[in-house]
Amino acid sequence: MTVETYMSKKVISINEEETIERALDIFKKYNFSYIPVVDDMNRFLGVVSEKDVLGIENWKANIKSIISSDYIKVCMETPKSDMIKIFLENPRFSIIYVVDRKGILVGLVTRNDILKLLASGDIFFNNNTLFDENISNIFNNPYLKKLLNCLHEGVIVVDNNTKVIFANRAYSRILGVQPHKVLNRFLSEIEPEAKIIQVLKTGVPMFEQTINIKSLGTIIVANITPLKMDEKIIGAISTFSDITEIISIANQLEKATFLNDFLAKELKEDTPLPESFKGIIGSSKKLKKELVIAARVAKTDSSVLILGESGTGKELVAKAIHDSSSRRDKPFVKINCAAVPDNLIESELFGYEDGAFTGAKKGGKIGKIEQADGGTLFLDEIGDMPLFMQPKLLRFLQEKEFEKVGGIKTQRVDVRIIAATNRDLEEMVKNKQFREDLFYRVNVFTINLPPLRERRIDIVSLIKHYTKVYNDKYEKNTDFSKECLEVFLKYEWPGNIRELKNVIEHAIVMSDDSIITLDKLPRYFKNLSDKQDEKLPVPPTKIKKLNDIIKDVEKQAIIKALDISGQNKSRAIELLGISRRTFYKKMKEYNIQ
Ligand SMILES: Nc1ncnc2c1ncn2[C@@H]1O[C@H](COP(=O)(O)OP(=O)(O)OP(=O)(O)O)[C@@H](O)[C@H]1O
Repeated sequence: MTVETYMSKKVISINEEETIERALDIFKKYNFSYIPVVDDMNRFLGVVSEKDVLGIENWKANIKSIISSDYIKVCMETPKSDMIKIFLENPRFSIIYVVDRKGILVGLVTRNDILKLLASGDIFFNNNTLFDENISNIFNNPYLKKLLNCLHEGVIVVDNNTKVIFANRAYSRILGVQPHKVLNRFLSEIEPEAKIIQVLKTGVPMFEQTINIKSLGTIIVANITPLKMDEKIIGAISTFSDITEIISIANQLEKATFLNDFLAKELKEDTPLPESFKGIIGSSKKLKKELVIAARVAKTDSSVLILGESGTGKELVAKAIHDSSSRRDKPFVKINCAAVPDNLIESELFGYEDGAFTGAKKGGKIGKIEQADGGTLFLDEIGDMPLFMQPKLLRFLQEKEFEKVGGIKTQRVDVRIIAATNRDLEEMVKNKQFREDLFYRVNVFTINLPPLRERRIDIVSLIKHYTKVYNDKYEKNTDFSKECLEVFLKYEWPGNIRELKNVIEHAIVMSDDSIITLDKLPRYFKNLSDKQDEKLPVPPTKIKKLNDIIKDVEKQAIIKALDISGQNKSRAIELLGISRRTFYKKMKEYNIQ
């Protein structure tokens, strides 16, 4: 049998005359890692990789200039067994390009196709040198083992006496059993009900078998195929995937879709909001729509993800959801994932046992998760959760169970999760900075808080609200001049409501008159030329240790940046050109409130 039967024709190739810009479009659209390049007769010339393309500065350049010769190509007539051998011997390639006798590109074969091919059984008994008639010898082949161990799917092979002659790494990952515990043992003894035994007996393959392994709480879907030699069954192979997570996500999605539809029907502009939402000011349609959803979701126990730029009210909405839920009498606990240093985040979340690490408090510590038992845990800035913590958090979200750092006892808690971020989580998932499974787990329900510049109508009510709040607080009776209101309405408010609130407080504190004029507003409200006198503070002339001088300057620079940005941290971070994590670290170090 030749390669042709196993070939996918879904190839998008580009001509050697095309530009790099076009290759980039294809990469973006189809998520490929390589694109074949052909000449004007469709003859295969080579491939370009996304990496090659990204490294090029001149995007208008010709694709011809970066064709790589680092690829594998076979002919349509190549026997399937040879192709398998090529894959086995070149583990870094995931694709083989297939051409016809004239060199014309006709399709491709992927590494995944190989698994299907192996599972089909007949391949082992072609007339070739790679495989042996003895089934044990076949699976002793180091290349074959390597390939099967690379697979995400679990693989187990038995001979006709049900003796296990091979189990790959994914087998033990999915089922939690080390291969050496099953190798050379008879399945008829250790698992007499196994479907693979039925396949051995009947010789009839079983496809897409869903098997619930209750003892592990794992659901797998398996394809089981008999391995035959001259019509005689000499063994069977089962390949399977863990679909527990997929099923649970599908269930959640179904629930969320149902809920979404339900909410969409209920969604009316005049829907009254619960009491706990009254502190959220704004009457724009954009905000109201999100608040109505939030109020409805509050009644359920679903996880909620609140998205929005810094200062748009994510925490305020999270608290309102908690306060109108059945958990309102239990704690609302917040953790800011960006503000906690990486090495402390696990113990902050899960707590630690006595003596868990040097410097640990005597008697141990209760983590945020335990503090929130019965109530709500607000995971602020979840996009900044370090990658190493993400699987641990995921496990907790799935099982509602955790162990303290340094502890062995598994604890169970009943906590509702509300997460928030101003980062683009979907993009982070694509860039492998945020785990996809965790993303789906927290993103059961999304509330999108619009920035203030997209709902300018709310600026007026917010000014009114906070003018009253700060007039009461500072026992004043001031109001903003028409000019002030005009600039407020024109301004982009990058720091959103937090910035607006700070500007109002600042102006009210600074003003002794009944009307607040433009000069009482922060400088950035005036034109840019005014900004030129903004200079970073100069270090004092008295001789201090260099380190102390640097610290002074850093502290002053942070205070200044916060001042210029109207206490908007994201903007201050941007101005300072440092990472969010460094910013929070320094704020803590210099005790800046
Ligand atoms: N709609 C609103 N009405 C009244 N006050 C609001 C509103 N939205 C936000 N605020 C106020 O603005 C400030 C910032 O809000 P909050 O901390 O909830 O924002 P956030 O989106 O969580 O910010 P960050 O992403 O920086 O943590 C708070 O003092 C909050 O009370």
